[in-house]
Amino acid sequence: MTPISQANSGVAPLPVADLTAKPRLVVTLGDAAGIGPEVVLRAVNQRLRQQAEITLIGDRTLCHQTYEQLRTIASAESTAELTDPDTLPFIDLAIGAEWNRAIQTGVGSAASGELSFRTLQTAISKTLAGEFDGIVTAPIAKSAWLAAGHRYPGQTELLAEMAEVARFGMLFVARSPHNGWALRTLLATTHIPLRTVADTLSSSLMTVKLELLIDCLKKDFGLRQPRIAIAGLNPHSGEQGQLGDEEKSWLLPWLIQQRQRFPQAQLDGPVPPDTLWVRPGQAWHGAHSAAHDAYLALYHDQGLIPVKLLAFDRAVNTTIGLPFIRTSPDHGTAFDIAGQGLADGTSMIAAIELAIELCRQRLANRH
Ligand SMILES: NC(=O)C1=CN([C@@H]2O[C@H](COP(=O)(O)OP(=O)(O)OC[C@H]3O[C@@H](n4cnc5c(N)ncnc54)[C@H](O)[C@@H]3O)[C@@H](O)[C@H]2O)C=CC1
Ligand SMILES: NCC(=O)COP(=O)(O)O
Repeated sequence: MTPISQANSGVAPLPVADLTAKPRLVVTLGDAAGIGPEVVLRAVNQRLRQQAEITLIGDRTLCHQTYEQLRTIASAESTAELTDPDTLPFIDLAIGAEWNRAIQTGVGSAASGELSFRTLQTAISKTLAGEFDGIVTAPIAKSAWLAAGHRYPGQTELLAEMAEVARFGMLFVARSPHNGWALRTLLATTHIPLRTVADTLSSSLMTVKLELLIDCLKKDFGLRQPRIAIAGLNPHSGEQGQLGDEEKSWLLPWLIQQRQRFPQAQLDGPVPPDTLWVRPGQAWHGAHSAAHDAYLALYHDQGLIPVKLLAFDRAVNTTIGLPFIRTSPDHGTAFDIAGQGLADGTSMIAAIELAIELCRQRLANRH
């Protein structure tokens, strides 16, 4: 139907977006030697396929082998969860019998790294070309990528590089099964050695991360007046310089400046890093009015230990700042349990659910 404002204007009508259209998601199988294929086959159930057009990408032969193997060993209840990959659209990146023979369940290798690298590369290219609205990635092993000659700290950096984005962030989102409260944790620094953290952190890096976070909370989660808690670096946030001076010398002055730049946001901190997680811990199980909308952690384990303690089975890693949606479960390749039918697909289900929610939100924002 022609929109009223354009009726008889003589101008070709703009296409009217179908806000009920299903998001088009491409789901990578990750490292074929790990639990990626298993959690994907557990996650892509009928319920999610009713909400999104889901396409798998990876080596089809290996995926089939995993499916058949799991059917023979898993319990009847666990087998019922598995989706036959033949029932889904599949982009087959067959890398050949020789490579496939080199991929051993439970062992990351150059061959498994090359396959998972090519898988993500192709998923990104196709998404940038407009074939998909978002990518959900199963876990890869960074060491397997390196063994295959691909030097990246993780999938995030390949996504950012191919999307030609310099400002991006690693945000973890976990919804409490008890009350629906969302724990959102952005990491200021990610995959770097602990000893380099203090020198890598700077007010300009923090400004980039805070801007990304505030923008994402508004656009993706509809939070226009977000309450954000920012972690300190040192024990007791430095105890006024006695236990480390980063808070006193630049973090607190930076925060005061940011409060002026973002008067609509409540920016608390630098919160002593141990007590920062008390309120989210309480909010996860009970009342959450005192908790913040998001937490800005300064380094990987400062943010991810609490996330994984509370929500290892359901937290989702999402890359913010990209021109498309990318989500991933919070767990890794779990080589120790690969091929045994023991992998829990809940975090992968949460990753697909969040991708659907974020795609819908982006579509709604555009119109
Ligand atoms: N998004 C990604 O691509 C991620 C990749 N990794 C990579 O994964 C590799 C292994 O990392 P780890 O630190 O060992 O962490 P991990 O998450 O793979 O495993 C930690 C422990 O949790 C268990 N576990 C993990 N996922 C599970 C699931 N879905 N169901 C049941 N048990 C599960 C494992 O058996 C293991 O005991 C590394 O190379 C790491 O870099 C780690 C996290 C995320
Ligand atoms: N600890 C998070 C993680 O390893 C995920 O990294 P990425 O592969 O999503 O960059």
